[in-house]
Amino acid sequence: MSDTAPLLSVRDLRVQFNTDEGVVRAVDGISFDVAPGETVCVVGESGSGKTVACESITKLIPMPPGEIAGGEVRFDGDDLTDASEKQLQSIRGDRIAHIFQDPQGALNPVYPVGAQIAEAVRLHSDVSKAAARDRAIDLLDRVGIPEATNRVDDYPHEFSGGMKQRVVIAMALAADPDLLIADEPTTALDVTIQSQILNLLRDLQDEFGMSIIFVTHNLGVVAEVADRVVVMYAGKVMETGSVHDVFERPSHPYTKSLLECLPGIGRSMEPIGGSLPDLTAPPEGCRFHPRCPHATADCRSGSHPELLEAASDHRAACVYYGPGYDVSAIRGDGEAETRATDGGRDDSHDSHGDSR
Ligand SMILES: Nc1ncnc2c1ncn2[C@@H]1O[C@H](COP(=O)(O)OP(=O)(O)OP(=O)(O)O)[C@@H](O)[C@H]1O
Ligand code: NI
Repeated sequence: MSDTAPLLSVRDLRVQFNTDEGVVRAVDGISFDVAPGETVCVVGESGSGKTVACESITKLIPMPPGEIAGGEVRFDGDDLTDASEKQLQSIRGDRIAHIFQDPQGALNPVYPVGAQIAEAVRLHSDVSKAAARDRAIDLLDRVGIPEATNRVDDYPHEFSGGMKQRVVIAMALAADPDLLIADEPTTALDVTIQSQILNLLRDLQDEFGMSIIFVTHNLGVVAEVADRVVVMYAGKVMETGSVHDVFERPSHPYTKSLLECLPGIGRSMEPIGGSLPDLTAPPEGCRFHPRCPHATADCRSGSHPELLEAASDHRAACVYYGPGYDVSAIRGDGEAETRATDGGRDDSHDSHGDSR
């Protein structure tokens, strides 16, 4: 990981929804960092809390029923959980941009797209209307809208789904944000367009130098865009590490199962057996234990495991990385995997040396 201070630092964030059915603990004590210029992918099955986590950063979740029940969201040093709505509005328009799955909601149907982008430009910087319009054309061109000069006065409905999502990206970039939060921005699009949009985001990141949080449940997309990965399950972070390490050596049984569901990489294409726990009454111990083939008595009681070091800069919330466990039991296939930094616990094997 880089030595620079993180741009975003989420610490023990807890977000709940107070509903008639009970308290839904959608995000239950998660921590992760995003470094400047880095792309962090948040992955996990549907309902694992990815969207709630991301929308809580700038408090976009509906409150009530939502409530930030604890923790910190430090952005460039300030704790956003303490920020006023006015401060948050200015941060959302200026420094943290969100892109959602459905581009429709981000665009106002009654205004031409260029006018909407120009308005976003003017919110961010003190420029003339004419200069803002020129910038809008430039941004439309940058995101790959052909003949941007002729399309600037078109209305959202005149664009196809993929082109509309590009317009939304142009709008998000209008403020030259430090952090772009993209929540499944391509799942509604066909595969070719998805991959064009992903390439576009990568190019734009090189050019604009922003950090990106990318939410997806598609591990193929993760492999394509991520620097680092945060794997979520039932409101918890199960594993985090570089995209290389997580794909090469998935360390949590949950991540392993997710990867085995991925066509072409895993052996089986079966979905993970069982279903997500009821978040109003999650299981004791590890949240994943009812679905985990390796669960022991320790996994079934007490609190959810802490994130433990599986290798250097690679952590997993699994008791097998604690004292008294043989980690090869969850690696499978007799792989002689070990923790690179392990200082000679009795369950460790000879290090085969990290190839990186
Ligand atoms: N407004 C709400 N009221 C009650 N529960 C909610 C609300 N919004 C989200 N939740 C619950 O929070 C949990 C996490 O939802 P979230 O949308 O973050 O999942 P996700 O990981 O983004 O899933 P997906 O991949 O389907 O987008 C779910 O159990 C969901 O039902
Ligand atoms: Ni979601």
